[in-house]
Amino acid sequence: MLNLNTLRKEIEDIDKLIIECLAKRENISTKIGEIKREMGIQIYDSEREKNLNSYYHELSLKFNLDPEFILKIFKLIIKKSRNVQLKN
Ligand SMILES: C=C(O[C@@H]1C=C(C(=O)O)C=C[C@H]1O)C(=O)O
Repeated sequence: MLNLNTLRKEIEDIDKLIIECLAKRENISTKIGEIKREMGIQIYDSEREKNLNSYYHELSLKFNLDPEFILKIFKLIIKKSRNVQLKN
């Protein structure tokens, strides 16, 4: 029981880190959106997203995770990131 609680606390700490990182990513994306507005370039960058997907694929394999699962998560994260840039 002690071990179960300890492990669950570890999961909560990890989830907090994930959420903190998502907040950091979103703030950076907002800044990128502002720069794009100043430069007059479009929010969506297909080339950048293609490169990121390869990067996620490589990292998934390196950490023994299912690339399909990781790509699904990042698809949601990046969709939200584009929307945040559009709304700021
Ligand atoms: C953040 C950017 O804008 C968009 C969002 C991306 C992201 O969240 O990683 C990547 C490419 C763009 O479609 C960017 O151009 O870097």
